[in-house]
Amino acid sequence: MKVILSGCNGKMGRVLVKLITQEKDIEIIAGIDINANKFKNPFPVYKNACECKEKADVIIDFSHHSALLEILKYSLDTKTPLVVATTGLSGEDLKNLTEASKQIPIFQTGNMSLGVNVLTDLAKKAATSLKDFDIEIIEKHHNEKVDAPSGTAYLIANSINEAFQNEKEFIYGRYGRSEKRKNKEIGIHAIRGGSIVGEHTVIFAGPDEIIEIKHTALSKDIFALGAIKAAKFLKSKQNGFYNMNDMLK
Ligand SMILES: NC(=O)C1=CN([C@@H]2O[C@H](COP(=O)(O)OP(=O)(O)OC[C@H]3O[C@@H](n4cnc5c(N)ncnc54)[C@H](OP(=O)(O)O)[C@@H]3O)[C@@H](O)[C@H]2O)C=CC1
Ligand SMILES: O=C(O)C1=N[C@H](C(=O)O)C[C@H](O)C1
Repeated sequence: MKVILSGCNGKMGRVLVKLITQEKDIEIIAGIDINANKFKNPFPVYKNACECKEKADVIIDFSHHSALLEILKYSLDTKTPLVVATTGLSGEDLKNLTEASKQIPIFQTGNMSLGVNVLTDLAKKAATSLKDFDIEIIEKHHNEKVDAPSGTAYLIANSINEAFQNEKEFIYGRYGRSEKRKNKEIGIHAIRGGSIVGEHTVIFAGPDEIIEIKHTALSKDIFALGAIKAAKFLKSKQNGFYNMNDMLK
């Protein structure tokens, strides 16, 4: 399987280059990165998707949300399936991806790990039984992460909100002196520091009892391996918008 890797010179990009080199049935034929010359790669690297001359079976994107439209245009023009792992996507970005998925297969998730997707299911299940509990999500990441809250925090919050017919309101951080917490809120809090790979905790706080569900990523390899699996899954799929639930079914 031939892959174009967008964000190939970033932190996740380097992990993917390392892991794909160890696999037999997959190769990177081109990269896209605004920092095209940062590393010596055994494949050509372009600054923009529009400069890319190669044609691959799948594109994997771990770059920056501002690069999405160009990558999507390249995918549509060349009819190449697209795996989007980049976070910080806007509502408009997600609309564009959904629309484009009528013409090409698209896979998008804020977290490529198995564990977080199990946590997301558990949290939704817990929410259906703990309707009156207060729900807060805390996410922790390294100090180089540009978007907050994390894509995973949104993934978890949206999944919990489905259990409430999307009636919950997301509150980001808390500050002030005169407002009590309302039950219709889901609090989302971002911590940034050091080299934390990724930690997500969902707290269900009720009268006199608390449940916490937590996932800790110990290495970026879990995200890269998930993305490779998603690329293999997507290669032979019909047009459509896929996520981890489709792959893990
Ligand atoms: N879904 C998942 O499971 C996971 C998702 N992620 C997400 O993947 C993305 C990348 O993460 P990470 O590797 O840590 O970030 P990095 O910043 O280390 O890497 C991103 C790379 O893309 C480059 N880049 C920035 N803007 C553009 C652009 N417009 N066009 C092309 N390349 C660009 C960056 O260059 P420069 O350094 O100059 O900005 C950098 O080389 C983030 O959105 C992150 O949240 C990360 C881990 C798991
Ligand atoms: O930027 C990261 O590092 C990560 N980003 C993803 C997110 O925003 O949730 C996934 C993972 O937690 C690592």
